[in-house]
Amino acid sequence: MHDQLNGKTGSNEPLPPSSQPTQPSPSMSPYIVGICAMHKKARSKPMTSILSRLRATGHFEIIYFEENAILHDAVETWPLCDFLVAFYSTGFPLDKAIAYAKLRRPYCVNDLRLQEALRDRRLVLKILDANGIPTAPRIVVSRDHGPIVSPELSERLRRCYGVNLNCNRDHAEGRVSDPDQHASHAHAMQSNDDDGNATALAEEKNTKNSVIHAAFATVSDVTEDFTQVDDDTIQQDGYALRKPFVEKPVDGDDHNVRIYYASSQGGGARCLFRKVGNKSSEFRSELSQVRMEGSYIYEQFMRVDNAEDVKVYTVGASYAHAETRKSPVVDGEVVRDASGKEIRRTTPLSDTEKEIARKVCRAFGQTICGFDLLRVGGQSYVIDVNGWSFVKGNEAYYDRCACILQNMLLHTTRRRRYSLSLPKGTGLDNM
Ligand SMILES: O=P(O)(O)O[C@H]1[C@@H](OP(=O)(O)O)[C@H](OP(=O)(O)O)[C@@H](OP(=O)(O)OP(=O)(O)O)[C@H](OP(=O)(O)O)[C@H]1OP(=O)(O)O
Ligand SMILES: Nc1ncnc2c1ncn2[C@@H]1O[C@H](COP(=O)(O)OP(=O)(O)OP(=O)(O)O)[C@@H](O)[C@H]1O
Repeated sequence: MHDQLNGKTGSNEPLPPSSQPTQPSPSMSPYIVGICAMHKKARSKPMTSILSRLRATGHFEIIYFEENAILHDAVETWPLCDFLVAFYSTGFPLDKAIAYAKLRRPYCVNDLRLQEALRDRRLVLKILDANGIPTAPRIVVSRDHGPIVSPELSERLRRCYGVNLNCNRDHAEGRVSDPDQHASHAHAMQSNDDDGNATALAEEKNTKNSVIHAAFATVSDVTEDFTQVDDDTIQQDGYALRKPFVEKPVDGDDHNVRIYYASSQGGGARCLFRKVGNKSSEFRSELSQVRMEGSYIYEQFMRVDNAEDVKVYTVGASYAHAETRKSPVVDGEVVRDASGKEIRRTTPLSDTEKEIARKVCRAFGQTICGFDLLRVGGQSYVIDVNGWSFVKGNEAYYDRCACILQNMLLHTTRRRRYSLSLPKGTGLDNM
């Protein structure tokens, strides 16, 4: 293990100019890359494919944190590493991973604290807004007093993005709920956060309301007067949204999304869910009333080009692979190839979309980051940010991803050594 490398995250590190792999130096002992994720993700085919390429460079040794230890053992007993690949998926104890990173200060490939934000679609949308990333017009209906976040994340969102979550403190839980009615605009810059990470921070511009993308869009987190006015219209705080619209649970882990159709379209709703075999949604003609329990985001239904989603996968801020797939809204039939893989086609990103990918990667501090775009008549909108996710079944992507990661990590070690030798107060020692 290399003791000069710690306490950093890869999210803001620019890639070195060359995308060619750095040549191994036989004299160096390998850096230890710790994989701290649920077994299913840590041992997935894409992860295994990419890590075996990293290992083959001779620069890195890979160690897996066993799921049992992740779930049940104290973080003090977890293995040591130079670089930490840690990310939330269902059942993963994110708080423990954050505590481990604070204790051992490895270089975090994906920012851990901001992964808290990924779990609530309201926070995701606020961060997108704060970074000027286009989203669908929406109404937010909160019946839970807003997102629950740690004080550290709350402070970071305030400092980075001007998102104020500080008012309604829930003392019983020691957590913070969000009464903020508006998003602010911000520009990314770099600094250190309370968890000791260098990450995407923001320069608050104090431009309240400046990034609401439609006249009726609002980000209200304490819902007072939400009503379904008639079969086709919902309303809140004087803003109305007409069907077709999309109803999404605020919980990012809840994939029970509904699309409600207007009476003029025949009404009813299409219910989406995590794929079950070859099914991703089903139409229910009897649904016209929106759900009145729980908290939801209502988005304008976008009529997307070719009825396709665009799935984007970043590897650092300078590279993203994108694929189109049939939207689950079309008919809910998953189209698969002979090997059972959902059929997708690689699609080039426009310059604007590349800029969106760069901003998403940086804003959420997630080097490896999957997110979804909708293309509508020449405009692209981000509808979902998933965090750690790899392209599946694409050897060329695995090569590229491993190559970029290798260069990024090695580059980081060089920068870190250099910055450690700088006198304090130059400003560069915080990078
Ligand atoms: O991002 P990831 O790689 O962690 O995977 C996500 C999701 O990717 P997304 O978020 O980009 O949509 C996958 O959908 P796809 O990208 O393959 O279409 C989905 O696979 P799936 O439904 O089984 O799909 P099929 O393999 O049947 O085609 C997978 O479900 P699990 O199989 O239960 O792991 C999800 O994991 P989680 O969020 O932990 O439930
Ligand atoms: N505003 C919108 N307009 C049109 N279609 C939408 C909109 N928002 C979402 N969809 C459709 O609904 C699907 C599910 O939405 P979303 O990605 O937000 O949910 P999710 O459950 O988080 O999905 P994922 O499986 O990517 O995690 C999208 O893939 C897209 O086809």
